[in-house]
Amino acid sequence: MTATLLDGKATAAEIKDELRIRVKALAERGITPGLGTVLVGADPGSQAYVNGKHRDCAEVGIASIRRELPADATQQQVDDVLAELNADPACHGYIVQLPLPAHLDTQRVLELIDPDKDADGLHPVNLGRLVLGYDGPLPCTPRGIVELLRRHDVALRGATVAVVGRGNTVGRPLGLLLTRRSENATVTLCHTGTLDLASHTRAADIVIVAAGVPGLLTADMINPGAVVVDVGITRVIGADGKGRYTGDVDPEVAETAGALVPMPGGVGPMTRAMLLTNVVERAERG
Ligand SMILES: Nc1nc2c(c(=O)[nH]1)N[C@@H](CN(C=O)c1ccc(C(=O)N[C@@H](CCC(=O)O)C(=O)O)cc1)CN2
Repeated sequence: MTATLLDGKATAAEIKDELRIRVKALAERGITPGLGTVLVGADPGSQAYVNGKHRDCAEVGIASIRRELPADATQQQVDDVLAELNADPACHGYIVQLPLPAHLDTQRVLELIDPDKDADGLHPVNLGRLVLGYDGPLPCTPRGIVELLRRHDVALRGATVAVVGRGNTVGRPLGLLLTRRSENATVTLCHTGTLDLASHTRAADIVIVAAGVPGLLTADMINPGAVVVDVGITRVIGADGKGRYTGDVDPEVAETAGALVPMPGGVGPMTRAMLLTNVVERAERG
């Protein structure tokens, strides 16, 4: 391996240390930040992610508010839980774990979250604020990627960035974030309709892959020395019959890239750290 690994786990640990200090300062003002989670169903992956979020809360001193509904919960039951969290003064921000069971209306659910309590930054009002360059909670994965690159001195100003994937949680908001005046990167947003994907990734200083296609980015598709960020996390069943997670970046990319944000240990821990950050910021605003 020639690429320098940009360690999201270690950086997330640093951020949690910083948050612990901010949470103590809030305690002196009589404020305990509270994060709510809404989990519908018993998908083991989603359960593990929600458990992780509450472990993180305990580590930094954020209060946890858990709401769990069965997989066959009605839309009305979900709506009622959101109304309850919107009205709860102890809950500074909350998330609805995605994906939701297919019978529920995800767009409606995201729109029912009070935009001021939207810890994931996925409410249309907050995505609109991002489009317009106004302040608001930022989506956790894009924010985590920018923060990880910043803390490792990867220059964004003037850099050309190929983002692969146009989803609403990562690719699309990431393109908006990177092109803000404060970041000033030049972004090409690639997607399944892009012709000759490799011509775009080869031309980029930084390649960020959030397509959900295991091994999509291969070593011949990058400029030697490029910075590569693997956002993919797909559960696959190995030859041994056991499930494991795999990223969008082929392992051989590490021989050609200058720096690599790996999966695991890269974007995932940063996503979790940014969720905590969004809640603490909301509590600090009062
Ligand atoms: N409401 C939301 N739902 C979902 C989001 C989200 O940001 N908000 N993102 C994903 C799941 N997710 C957080 O919810 C998440 C996924 C993975 C990781 C992570 O740390 N992964 C590890 C590797 C996997 C593992 O070992 O378990 C890593 O990258 O090192 C954190 C959060 C979909 N749903």
